[in-house]
Amino acid sequence: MASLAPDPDHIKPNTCSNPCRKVRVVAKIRAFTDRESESLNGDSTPWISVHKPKEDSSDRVSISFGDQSTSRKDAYEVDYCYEQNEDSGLIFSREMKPLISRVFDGRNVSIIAYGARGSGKTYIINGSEEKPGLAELAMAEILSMAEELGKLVSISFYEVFQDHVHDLLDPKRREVQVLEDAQGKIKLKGLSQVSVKSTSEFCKLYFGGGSSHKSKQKMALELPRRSHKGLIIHISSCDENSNTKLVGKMNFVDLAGYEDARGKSSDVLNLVESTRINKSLYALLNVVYALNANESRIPYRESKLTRMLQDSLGGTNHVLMITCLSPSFCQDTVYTLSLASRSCQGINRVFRDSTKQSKSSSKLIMLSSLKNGNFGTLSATLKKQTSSRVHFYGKKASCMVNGRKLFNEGNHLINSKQTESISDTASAALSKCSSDIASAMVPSLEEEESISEVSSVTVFKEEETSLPSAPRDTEPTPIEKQETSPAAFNMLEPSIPDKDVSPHSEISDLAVSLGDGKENQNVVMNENGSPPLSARLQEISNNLKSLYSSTPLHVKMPQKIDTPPSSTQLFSTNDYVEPKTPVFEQNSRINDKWEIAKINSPWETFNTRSSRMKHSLVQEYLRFLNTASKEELKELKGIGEKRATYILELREESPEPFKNLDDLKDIGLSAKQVKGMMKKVAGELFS
Ligand SMILES: Nc1ncnc2c1ncn2[C@@H]1O[C@H](COP(=O)(O)OP(=O)(O)OP(=O)(O)O)[C@@H](O)[C@H]1O
Repeated sequence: MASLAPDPDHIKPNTCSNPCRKVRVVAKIRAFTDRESESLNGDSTPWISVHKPKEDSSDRVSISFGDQSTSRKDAYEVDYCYEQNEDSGLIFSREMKPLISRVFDGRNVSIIAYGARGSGKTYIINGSEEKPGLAELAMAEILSMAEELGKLVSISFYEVFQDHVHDLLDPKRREVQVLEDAQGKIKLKGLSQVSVKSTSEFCKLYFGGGSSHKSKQKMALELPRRSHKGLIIHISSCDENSNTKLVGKMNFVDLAGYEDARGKSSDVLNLVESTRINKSLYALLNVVYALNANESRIPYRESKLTRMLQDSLGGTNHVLMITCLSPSFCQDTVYTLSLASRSCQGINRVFRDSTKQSKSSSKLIMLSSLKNGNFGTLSATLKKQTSSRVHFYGKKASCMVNGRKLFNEGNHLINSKQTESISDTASAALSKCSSDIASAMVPSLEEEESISEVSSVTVFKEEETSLPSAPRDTEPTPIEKQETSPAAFNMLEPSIPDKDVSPHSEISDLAVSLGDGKENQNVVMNENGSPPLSARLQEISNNLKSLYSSTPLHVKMPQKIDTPPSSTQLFSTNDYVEPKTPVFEQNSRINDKWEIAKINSPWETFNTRSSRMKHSLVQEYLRFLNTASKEELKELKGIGEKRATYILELREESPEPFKNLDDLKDIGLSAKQVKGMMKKVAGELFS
């Protein structure tokens, strides 16, 4: 089969400037779109300057923004940079062709397109009608080699949307389960794998109906949502008995675009979506950083995507990260390049250079934006950027030196800042809900911020804390336990000692917290500034008391906000207590659930309320486990140091690990224990 790539005989393959590094990081400046070219009006002054070392030098390429005369020390370094006139064919020949033979040798190869929104990630992988993208070029080459070597080729295509994986080759887009077997091998349960024999067959499957550019657009239109998309090309061998065995695979990952949505959008959903996406991008960059720094622990468990790619990223596998850059002024492009550059540097170097870069990038952006007339938005951006960096280097220097979670702080900053904006919008929405209960239950901003701050610090300390029975990144762990068959996969059963978990001890502890509140007089705020647990519980207790004592018609129902759960938890339905309608009420013809209280007997009314209260308390308990800091968790009797550490680990995997009482099994607590405890707490309220 003929290769679609330009004749590469004269093209020298690029090699990594530092062979110890596992992930090669290159940049690609996108060509101008027709619209951009028109709006340039003949002004061809480039916004991005690329400083390439002399040929045959192992030096890296440096990229700067704004004024071309800017000195090289102000630039961001990457392994190489492909400029606007250098197309996918060249990138394929120089970067990917040498890697394809490795797949046939049993290695896994991953090509990851990363960058700001609209920076050309999809284009580089999918191409256009005139120019095939990297995926099509690679497929042609792989099919040709497979034919020669008698191997089989098949593909899978998936999407990671809000931490859920969906099979894009399945018309029903069924969800895929990410599992890990007892040997630590990742299994993508439910992901189709379709055999491919020609590039036209591939294009039909991948672009959904044909190989034309139109159909590529169509696929994009079908899935307008922002998500990570992954193509896997599997190469297998077949023995005499027709048993197939995987030889190697090539992953293409078209990441969702990075966007700092603060100030750009007041749409809460958009902010929440951006936060989620950025969080998963930081998770991936943390993995890239840890791989390049040769760290012993790679934080694969930070996101679903890194978990899925786990078996293709480390070891002797090859990873090429293409950082796509927008050719015209884009603050997000500067930021994504700065992260990419940092992810491929050594620990000490990151620390030193990044400090410089924080100043220089501000200077450069200033120059550039003056030139582009973007002065209005710039000062705010710069202020944010500068304060972020100051915060980062001031507070987290030790973490940087440890070389762990390079981008966690960025994540935290984005989260907390976004939380701020989300909270503003949310408070506007919530102001409509004048319910006493809602306002009592929505945590204050300071509290949310302090919680996120503490969690990030705790994460840094994770290595120091040991929980022998809890799973680590290097140990086999089931990822989605609900789908895990105990025979096939290890169930996660932490052997946490039960000595201090008796329901009685928990009851008494909570009862004290909810009791007369005397101990609160002696308790000052936690060091992170959040109110102590007992204060929080006391507040809940007071609100529940007032709920109980008020006549039903005095309590306004909180307006339900139809928002997906966010990583910030602000819009979790657990954030306010919505009294639930008991089953018998649902069958009733009376629509107003509060009316029921007026017509039932006092005993029925009492029963209805008490079940609501129990439910509210349970929900609050779960919310507490999902959001509290380690110190706060430890305050709950029955949790202790080990359980608190383990709960934080679970929260790293999923932002809200405790959705119902059954989830408490993961930490060795039974639903019965917690229900009993809450019943006792409710009893204490009226004793
Ligand atoms: N090399 C190129 N030549 C011409 N047009 C290009 C090129 N690269 C990208 N484009 C155009 O730029 C626009 C943005 O590109 P693309 O959709 O690939 O960005 P993206 O980074 O995938 O965006 P998102 O983050 O929203 O997914 C598209 O209209 C695309 O056709």
